[in-house]
Amino acid sequence: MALLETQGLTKEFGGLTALNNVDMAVEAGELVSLIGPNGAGKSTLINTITGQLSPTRGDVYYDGTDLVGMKPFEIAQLGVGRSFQTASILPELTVRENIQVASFAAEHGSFRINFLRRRDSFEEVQAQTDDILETIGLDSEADSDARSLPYGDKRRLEVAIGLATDPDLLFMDEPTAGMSPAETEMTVNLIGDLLTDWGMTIFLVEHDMDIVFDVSDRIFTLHQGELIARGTPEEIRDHPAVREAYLGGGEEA
Ligand SMILES: Nc1ncnc2c1ncn2[C@@H]1O[C@H](COP(=O)(O)OP(=O)(O)OP(=O)(O)O)[C@@H](O)[C@H]1O
Repeated sequence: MALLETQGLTKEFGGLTALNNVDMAVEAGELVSLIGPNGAGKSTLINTITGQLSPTRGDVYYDGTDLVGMKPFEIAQLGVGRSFQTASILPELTVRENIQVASFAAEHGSFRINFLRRRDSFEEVQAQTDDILETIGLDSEADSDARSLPYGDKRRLEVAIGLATDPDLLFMDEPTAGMSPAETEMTVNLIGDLLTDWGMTIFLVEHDMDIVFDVSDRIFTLHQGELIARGTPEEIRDHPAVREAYLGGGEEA
C-alpha cells in the first residue's frame, strides 16, 4: 500500500459535491503537487485528509491506518503535518517559542496514540527546535518576536511550525504565495532539503506552475471535485483535460 491513499473520497456541502469519488495514492519520498482552478476542491481534499473535515463517503489511509473519524491532532501524531497560510503564528511570542509551542502541542495525547513519537524532555524539544531553525534558516531570528518578522520570514515560520510535529508527510499550501523571487528560491531550496535531508514526503498545493513543473515528481489535477488527470509534469503539461479545465475556468495553466 502507498503511504497515503484515498479511496472513493467524497465530500458534499449541502447540494454541492466539492469532492467526487477521489482515488489517489502517494508513495513515500515523493513530491506530489495538487493543482486545479479556483474552487476545484483542493482545500477540501486536504482538510478531509488531515481531519479538519469529515468525508461524506470514502476512506483515507495513511501508512495503512484509516484516518476517517480521527481528530486532526491524532492524525498529526501519526506523522501527517501541515504548513498552511492559516497556521497559527502567535505574534507576541518569539520565533523559537512558536516552534516549541507547536512541538509541545503535538504531544497532547501521545501516550494513547503513538508513544514512540513522544518527546521525553524539554531538552529534546530544544534540540529539535534548533534543528528546525537551522533548516529553515531562521536561526538568527530565533529570539525575535514573530510579529516583527518580514513577510517571507513569517511564511517560513509557518513551515517551521509544520515541522514541529515531526511529520513524515507534509502538506504545504502555497508556500511561496506573495514571496519575492529571492524568497521563492529559498523556499524551493528548502522543499528540496526536506525531501533529501529529512526524507519527507511532500504534498504541495501551488498556483505557480513554474514551481509545480519544476519540483514535482507527479501532479494531480482536480476540476469541480473530480480528479481529471494525474501524471508526471511532462504528462500533465500537455494534457488536454488539464488545459481545458484551466481555459474553461478563465485561468492560464
Ligand atoms: N465549508 C464549506 N461550505 C460550503 N461550501 C464549501 C465549503 N468549503 C468549500 N466549499 C465549496 O466547495 C468547493 C471547493 O472549494 P475549495 O476551497 O476546496 O476549492 P480550492 O480548489 O481550494 O479553491 P482555491 O484555489 O480558490 O483555494 C467550492 O465550490 C467552495 O465554494
